[in-house]
Amino acid sequence: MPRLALSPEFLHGLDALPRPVRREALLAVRRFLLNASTAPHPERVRNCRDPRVATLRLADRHRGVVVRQDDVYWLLTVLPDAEAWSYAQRHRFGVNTAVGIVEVWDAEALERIEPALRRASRSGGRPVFEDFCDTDLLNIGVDARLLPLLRMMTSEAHLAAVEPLLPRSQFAPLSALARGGSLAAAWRELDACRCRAADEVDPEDLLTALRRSPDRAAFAADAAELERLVAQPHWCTFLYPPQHTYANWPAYDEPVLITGGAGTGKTVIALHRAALLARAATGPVLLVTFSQGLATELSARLDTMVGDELVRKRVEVGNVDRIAHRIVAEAEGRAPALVSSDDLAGLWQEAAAGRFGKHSGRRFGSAFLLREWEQVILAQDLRTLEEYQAAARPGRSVPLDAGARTLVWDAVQHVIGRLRETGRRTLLQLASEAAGLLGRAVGDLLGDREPGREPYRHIVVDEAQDLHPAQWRLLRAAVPAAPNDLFILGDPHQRMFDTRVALADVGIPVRRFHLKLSYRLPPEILSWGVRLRGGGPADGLVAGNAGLYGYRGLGHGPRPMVREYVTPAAEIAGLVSTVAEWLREGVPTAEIAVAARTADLVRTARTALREAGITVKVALLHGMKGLEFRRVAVIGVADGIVPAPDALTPAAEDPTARAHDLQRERGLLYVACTRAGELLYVSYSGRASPFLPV
Ligand SMILES: Nc1ncnc2c1ncn2[C@@H]1O[C@H](COP(=O)(O)OP(=O)(O)OP(=O)(O)O)[C@@H](O)[C@H]1O
Repeated sequence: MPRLALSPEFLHGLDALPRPVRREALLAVRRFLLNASTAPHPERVRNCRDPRVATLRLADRHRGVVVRQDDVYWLLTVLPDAEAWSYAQRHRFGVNTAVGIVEVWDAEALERIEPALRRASRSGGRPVFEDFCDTDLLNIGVDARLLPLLRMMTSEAHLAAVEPLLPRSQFAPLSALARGGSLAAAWRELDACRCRAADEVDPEDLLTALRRSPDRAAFAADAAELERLVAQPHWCTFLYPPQHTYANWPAYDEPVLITGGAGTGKTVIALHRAALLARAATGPVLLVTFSQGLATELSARLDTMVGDELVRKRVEVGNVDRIAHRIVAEAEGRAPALVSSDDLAGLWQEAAAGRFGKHSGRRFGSAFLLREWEQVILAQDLRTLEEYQAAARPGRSVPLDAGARTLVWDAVQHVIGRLRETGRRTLLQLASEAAGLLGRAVGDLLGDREPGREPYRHIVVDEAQDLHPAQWRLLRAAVPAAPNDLFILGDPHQRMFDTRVALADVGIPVRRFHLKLSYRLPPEILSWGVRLRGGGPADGLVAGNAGLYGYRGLGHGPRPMVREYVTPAAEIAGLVSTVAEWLREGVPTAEIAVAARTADLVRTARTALREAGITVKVALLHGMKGLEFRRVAVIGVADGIVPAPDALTPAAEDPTARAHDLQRERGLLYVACTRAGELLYVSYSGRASPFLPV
């Protein structure tokens, strides 16, 4: 049985130590793990609230705090001597009686606020938990010692005041009740705090509770495991309960879709699921996302997480375009040539200007024709005019009669023909062809029932909201329909492209789960972002997507700084002095990013920062997707820049398309703003963008 379990706080504490102290502490932990003769001894602490607590002298004037049961030690933190003793005395360590997970709480701080609460309760008001008897509260795992304090509370604010002092498994169900929720709602909150169900809970059995709490304790069986735990980023080891549940579920009988707002840990789940499937060695795994930049990032993170080379090799990480390209190249024996976006735009203009773009004296613009091709014809894989005539056109508000459809069809055929003449294709055409190639297995022709050419056994998709139906069809064709085939993560509110798709329509009926807690965003940035995005439902992926209701952040931070400047030059000067100040405050360069809607603004900001000797990341709003930084400055959030006028379809041409364009522009700004885990700065000169919350 492993002798030592580490808590994430211990690893945080270790990282915060000066290097020589850290090294010494780590060696001491190693000696303790190996039970070496020179290992530190557990020393009792006087006046502790829990007799199982002890300290280990880990380095000069630094101690670890451990809770012990039999021969197993849970290492909770490492601190300077006096702070370690105080920590050991102040805290209480227990097991939640309802769900059997470990809990740590600052009992002394709770005792200190008791007199103030008592005074507040004397001034009247309806007790918050009046409708619930003690047994009700105990049944949802509330610690009996908390009851007197809870009975004094007469407003939700009283409970909010003790949030930082309570374990989440105590606070979350109580908070549901305080908001007027039922006991069932409180149970749901509690359920979300555990990684796995407990059969029977023994509150004295700390070891079993530790095993049930993989987000709170990681066991190190030997020195190599200890090294790995210490070296890896914490998301590699400690998964929050919903992450743990979804990533480690043994088998999903049908495709799974997990949605969740910015920072709810979707990418971390994707990485863990891919690693789990690879360890199971049931067949090749594809971890796929929509851009090459994000794929490279995912690949690097998987390298960090999976030490075993054999396991790592079972996961291919890529983006859908590249995979489509490769499949077509393999089938045709050479790399397909792609048309540039400028050349493609020229072809659509040609079509719009010619007879094809005209109907009853009305002209269809090139943008209209392109959208019709991508969002109706390619999206539904329509192969003939008859199919197109009969097709629904969801999301397209300009009605087309049969004559108009014939003209649009001719225009599309004209462009396809011109592309064919020059041997070029678009990426979406490649996706469509690749899906066809995979589906057209040799076996099918022979009436063979065996799957034909699916190259993967499992596919994990991150940032799913931006994939086009043709890309989904490719992914569907690339994996046989079987348990654990498709595991999909996305956030329709972060969509950056106009690719509305109902997964069921592309042969992927899904079982859906939803994440609500953001581990990146403090509530101040999150609630501002939600107002910016508009909290309503976002369509895409599945019907009836929830709005952002219930989406919450952890901890607290400063409110976003919104700065108005008189001129663009003053705005850039303001940016430079803000970023310089962040650097002076000690924020590392790599933890700062600047984003803007236009390439011009990006260039101007980059040059001004460089002239001030500052080299932080400066990117377009599009380029911020999937990334995160401690501090983010989004500049040029002015009327006339955001939304970008060129990116909006004129309302007279297609009002629905315009509404979609506006949503997409909003989404872009929302994505950039939600990359900031600590501080968000937003600036504009002139009039503010209409998207900015007032
Ligand atoms: N188990 C974990 N332990 C530590 N940190 C975590 C864990 N899970 C997520 N995080 C952190 O929370 C943040 C958000 O995680 P992640 O990038 O997976 O979220 P996301 O839902 O994919 O975000 P987005 O949709 O905004 O790209 C990151 O800083 C990540 O490191």
